Amino acid sequence: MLHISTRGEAPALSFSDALLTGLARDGGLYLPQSWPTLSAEEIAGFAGKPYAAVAERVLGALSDGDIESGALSGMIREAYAGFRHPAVCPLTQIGDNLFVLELFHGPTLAFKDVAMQLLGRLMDHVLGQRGQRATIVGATSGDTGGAAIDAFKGLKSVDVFILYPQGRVSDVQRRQMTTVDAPNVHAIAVEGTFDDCQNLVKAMFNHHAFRDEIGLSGVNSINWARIAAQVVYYFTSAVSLGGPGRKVSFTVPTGNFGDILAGWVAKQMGLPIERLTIATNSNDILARTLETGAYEMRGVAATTSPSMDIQISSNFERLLFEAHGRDAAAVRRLMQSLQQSGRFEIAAEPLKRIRDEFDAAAQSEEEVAAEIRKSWDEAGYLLDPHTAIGVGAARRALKRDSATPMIVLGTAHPAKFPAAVKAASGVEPELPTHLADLMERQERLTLLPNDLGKVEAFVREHARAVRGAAA
Ligand SMILES: Cc1ncc(COP(=O)(O)O)c(C=O)c1O
Ligand SMILES: N[C@@H](CCOP(=O)(O)O)C(=O)O
Repeated sequence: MLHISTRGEAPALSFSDALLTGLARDGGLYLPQSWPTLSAEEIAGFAGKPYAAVAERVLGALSDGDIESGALSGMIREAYAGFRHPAVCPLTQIGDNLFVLELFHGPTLAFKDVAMQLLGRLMDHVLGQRGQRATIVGATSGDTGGAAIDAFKGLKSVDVFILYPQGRVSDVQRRQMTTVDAPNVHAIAVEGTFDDCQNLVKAMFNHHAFRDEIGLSGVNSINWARIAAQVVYYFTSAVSLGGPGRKVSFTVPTGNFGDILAGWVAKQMGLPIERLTIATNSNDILARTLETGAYEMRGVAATTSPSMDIQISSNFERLLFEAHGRDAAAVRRLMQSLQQSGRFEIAAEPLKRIRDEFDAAAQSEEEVAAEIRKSWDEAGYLLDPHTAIGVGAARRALKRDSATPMIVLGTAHPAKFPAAVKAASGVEPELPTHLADLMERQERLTLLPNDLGKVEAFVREHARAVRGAAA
């Protein structure tokens, strides 16, 4: 199966090529030419199976034989063997028909580990087969960076450069990026916001001479393989609540729209999902878009859920492509408008298609703190601020439909955001033992301005140096 770009002007690629390519050469995002489907019987058969077994089947369908099945199974098993919970992504009930899907039992305590632990192995495998190396440049609002650094540290086939917004990530998030002592990883603090970091990464992808010179690749959710790996937990969680015989709904703390898009993909593959609720913090561009049809950028505010402090929600482009009947010219027009004027309007028909499947709700800082307190007081369950946004939005959705089980994606461990959690609940969450000395470890980072030329120069210089050392 080939993968096509949302902007329609880049070559169609196999799964492995899309994995190494990241952003399409026309600036668009890859997705499969058609959606593979699983029968209701097969989905029902996932009940009681280990997470890795479900992943093998779901990712086998999405990669369509492009990675040989023995190798894929081996990488999946290794990727999830190190998770701190035997179920990998367990489900916990915290209220009537209200469940949290805990995605934070991987090494860096965020949902990013679920895809990234596999992505590191997949990339290393494909690069090794081809005798190639790659330079990964990623943008992070806090979690992708740590997860990528953990997954790729020490690999000979890749150099990793992570751009994060200086002063806008939590101390734990920053230290997870800056204290890893491996010559192939580089944490770069950029004087700007996450959107600036993401724009720099996209600009590097769109600078074709630079891209080709350094063998640029990406591990943000612009990379299709990231989304593919995130589809799996929608199946495991829905099946554990009676799916596919019983429909479930999901609420997803959302920023770059990758995680919730993975839920929409699971639905295309045959998983019965009633509603998908987009939960945002006060950076509520997606909630406003669903309400008004106008995607309109405003300044980004720093919140207690820094990983969701985002205005340019990359994966929304994939949904726009689908909502416009896969009309790449329409997507190009919208993206051009966004670039030129910071806004675009979605026409009535595609907007209706989006509203038919998605709801959206924004949570204020006060609501986030109140939700952390409430869940602790009433259920003895400590939420991180991102998951609290999901739970707050889910409680509202349950008022409209209390009969359908609601699964909230628990996207981070509370110990990644101890100050916000303690201020709201009075409880100081503890880091798991493998990170207990994180605050004493030596930091290594580079501070750069929000300047494409300077960032490219740094990457060029250091990617070469590591290549030389490894050669
Ligand atoms: C903890 C946490 N929650 C939610 C999100 C939002 O996820 P997405 O960007 O896939 O919408 C992120 C960042 O991606 C995150 O790190
Ligand atoms: N919230 C993310 C932002 C980048 O998202 P990605 O899913 O596109 O990698 C983060 O924590 O870095």
